[in-house]
Amino acid sequence: MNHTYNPYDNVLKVVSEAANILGYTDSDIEALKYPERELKVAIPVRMDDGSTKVFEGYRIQHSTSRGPAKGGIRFHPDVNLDEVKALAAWMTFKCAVVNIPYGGGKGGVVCDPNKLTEDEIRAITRRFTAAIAPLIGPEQDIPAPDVGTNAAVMGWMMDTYSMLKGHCVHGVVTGKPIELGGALGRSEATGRGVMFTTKNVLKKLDIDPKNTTVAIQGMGNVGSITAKLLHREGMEVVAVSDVSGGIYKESGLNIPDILDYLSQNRKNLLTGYEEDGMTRISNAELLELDVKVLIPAALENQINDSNAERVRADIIVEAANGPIASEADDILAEKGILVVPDILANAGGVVVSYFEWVQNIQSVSWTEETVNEKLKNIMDPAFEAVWDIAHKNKGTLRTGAYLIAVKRVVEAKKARAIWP
Ligand SMILES: NC(=O)C1=CN([C@@H]2O[C@H](COP(=O)(O)OP(=O)(O)OC[C@H]3O[C@@H](n4cnc5c(N)ncnc54)[C@H](OP(=O)(O)O)[C@@H]3O)[C@@H](O)[C@H]2O)C=CC1
Ligand SMILES: O=C(O)CCC(=O)C(=O)O
Repeated sequence: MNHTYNPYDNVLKVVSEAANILGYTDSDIEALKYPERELKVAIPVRMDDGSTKVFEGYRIQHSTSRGPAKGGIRFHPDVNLDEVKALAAWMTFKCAVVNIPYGGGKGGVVCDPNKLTEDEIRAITRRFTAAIAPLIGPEQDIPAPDVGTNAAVMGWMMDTYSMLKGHCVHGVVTGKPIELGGALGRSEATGRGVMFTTKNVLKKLDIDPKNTTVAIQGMGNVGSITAKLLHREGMEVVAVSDVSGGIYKESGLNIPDILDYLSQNRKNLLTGYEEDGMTRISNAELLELDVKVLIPAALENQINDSNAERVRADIIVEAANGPIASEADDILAEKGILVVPDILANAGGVVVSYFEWVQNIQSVSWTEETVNEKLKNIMDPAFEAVWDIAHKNKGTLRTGAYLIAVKRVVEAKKARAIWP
């Protein structure tokens, strides 16, 4: 691992590069370097053993120029200020690249949900929601699930916020349980968007998806749905992993079996899974497998200057946020590896969150088919636009995505005359 990694610096670097190409001055993009609001909170919780623990939490709004801040809540031991700032900024550019009317925000609590009971997670969620309540709301900042959180956590957030307001506020969070106004299709949306994106890039390169080999790091919400849908499309998912390590089978893993196992053994992780012909590998080994498509779907900074030279995939689709550190981008480009950037590849989640919010505001509910079709109708043209601009500029797809996104954000700021 590179020890100087700062994800927020990574965001600023790519934004500056795009702004230069677009001909913006330093003044045009100065405001983008500073999150609009940063809130740090302390969350005291009575643990199941009777002791009191105080957890640290954050909610950061990077930008509200194009609409309310939007972005998930992460529960993970490594959550820190620079990470949440970066995740919030990535949301700003993600919402811009798919052109939905949001800015970017993100939140997190430093905790390890794998080591907490459900009661403890609920207590953290309620206290955290109360602490960030002054910032959030359907018109100003709308949280959603991210690493370590899920629909249940969103349900508790919605309930806590509604208690404070004295009435039911469905639109304060997205990714909720369906019974509370959650959108059909939201739980699968990020993985579905990754699937659309993977198919789009294979089509551009004239590669038949059938039997295309894929390795996926992370088997949480995003990784597991991606694995399910790519397997269904006929691709050969040869390796998957979670925090406990990975498994590999040259002829392709039995993905339905693995998903079935994980749904029943969440806490045992992949370490307990067995299949004929599979071998155990580390997360580091998974990233270096000789596959057509590599899909990091866990955390940031997985591919950096310490391992980029050894990556052998032809294509990397960034399902996670920030899995490739910026210094590795250049190494991968020199090796001819095509990278589909996070702000495009994993935008399916926030797009369907937007659909959920729209439905909540209008008190209507769309079918899952409608949601999936509308998602495709946003993801496919966004991919085309990024592909075209990247090729016109003879740059990477990441630069292409930021050319579109930075322009939309800066022009919104200019139109509002945000600079007095
Ligand atoms: N949820 C969403 O809608 C969206 C998520 N994303 C991004 O996708 C990524 C995954 O999020 P999501 O699937 O929601 O999160 P989950 O918490 O559901 O899953 C995370 C997965 O990563 C694994 N993991 C955690 N730490 C490591 C590690 N050090 N090495 C390898 N694997 C690890 C976890 O393992 P274990 O289960 O064993 O803990 C789990 O399988 C994140 O970058 C997130 O920001 C992006 C867009 C939307
Ligand atoms: O659904 C959302 O609002 C945001 C999901 C998210 O956190 C992300 O895209 O990284």
